[in-house]
Amino acid sequence: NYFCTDYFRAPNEISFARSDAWHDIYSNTNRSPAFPKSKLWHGAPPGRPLTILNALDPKEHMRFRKAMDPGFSESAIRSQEAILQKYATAFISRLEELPGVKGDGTVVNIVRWFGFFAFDVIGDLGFGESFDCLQSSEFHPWVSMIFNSLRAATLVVSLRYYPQLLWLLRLAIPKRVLKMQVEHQQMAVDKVNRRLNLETQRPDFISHIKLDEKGKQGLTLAELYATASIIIVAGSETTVTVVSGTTNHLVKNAEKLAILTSEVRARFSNENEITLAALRELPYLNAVIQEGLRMCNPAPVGLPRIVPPGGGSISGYFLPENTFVNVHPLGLGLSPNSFFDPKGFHPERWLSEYTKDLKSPFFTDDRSAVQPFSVGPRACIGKSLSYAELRLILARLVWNFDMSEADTDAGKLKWEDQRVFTVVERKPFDVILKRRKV
Ligand code: HEM
Repeated sequence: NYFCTDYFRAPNEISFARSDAWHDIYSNTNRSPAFPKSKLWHGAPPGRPLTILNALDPKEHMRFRKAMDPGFSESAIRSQEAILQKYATAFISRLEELPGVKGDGTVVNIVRWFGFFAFDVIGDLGFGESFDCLQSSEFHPWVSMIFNSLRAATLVVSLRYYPQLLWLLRLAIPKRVLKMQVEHQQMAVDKVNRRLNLETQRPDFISHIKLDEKGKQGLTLAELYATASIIIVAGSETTVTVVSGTTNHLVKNAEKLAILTSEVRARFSNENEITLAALRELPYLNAVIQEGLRMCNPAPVGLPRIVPPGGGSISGYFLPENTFVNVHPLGLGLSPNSFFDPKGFHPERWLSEYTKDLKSPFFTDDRSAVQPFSVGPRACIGKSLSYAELRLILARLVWNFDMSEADTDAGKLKWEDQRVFTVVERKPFDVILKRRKV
């Protein structure tokens, strides 16, 4: 049974559905350092600069983290609040302009709009200029190509399992795609250069990054160009999936949506009061987000690592070197061994009145099983920003609009039915939005 075992395996690959496996695999512990990334999954393509994702050597990786961490700290995110609020305001204003939204309500593919918001934010924080998605109600061509390149990367890795078939790659990737890749790399270079030429101290990611052409204390320019593109991909795909999936569960659980809506509307007397600091203190909003992260992990099948020379132990199992291992976040997050009614959307399981109540069905839930940002030295750098975005966009949405299930094909989407190519292949998802009457 998929959800009842501790692990599932292929000949030299094993996925764990146990919460102790998180730290055994991904953290530096007294017993052993975090298991490394493998060349097969994460090796840098020949001739390309290192990035935070493909710096396999822990020392090189640490150099990236040291250079980048300050731009992603809690205090950096606080200083970026005006930028987040600006795009949240644009998001609400554009939705308000939709025909019918101020009357009986209108059907909206909300995934698309969350995408516009997240890409504009990350463009601005990453490059100093948004992608103008909200303004144009269109995805920038670069953004449209992101999922395709992630899918292509997943397929390329699959082919690397069969080195004798690698020649297929040359045939499988059309010239058009290769040309597009070059154009997009060039676009990132141009955008970073424009940002570096701005005489400004704006509080974005780039202003914190130290440049060092020797690649000792900071990043080289080539590494910065390549890393800026990574941030755009890692920072947008993920957040859009979580906020869209959470909304999917909310509209299908109208009573939970009603509690969230009441909490937000009761806490504030006008929209300007909805600040990041205030949102941190809303229990139900934060519980909704935790439950969304449990059920809608953007990389639900996990992050591969390799057992180091000499072998290593995970959850009490000793494994030989070169075994591919990972935690399977969805397998673990939806396991009845870890959660009461694991397929049900219950924000309550994160509220202290339930977690501390011996009689609550959620008392025995293993909340440490949910590690959507991973753990250890390579845990997500964008965790604080993600929480800020998720809280802000959900709160401002329910503050302004009454939301309900749409009776369209896209409105019936079951979030868990979507395919995964490392990340979830998001389908359109319709909701009905109606401007709140005050
Ligand atoms: C809900 C949203 C997000 C989730 C669930 C998420 C999840 C993750 C996970 C699980 C990892 C570890 C990857 C691995 O070990 O292979 C990771 C790494 C990373 N994430 Fe996120 N992420 C989110 C949002 C963001 C945002 C907003 C940014 C940037 C603006 C970001 C940037 C990164 C980067 C640069 C890494 C690589 C870190 C390293 O290797 O040291 N992520 N993320």
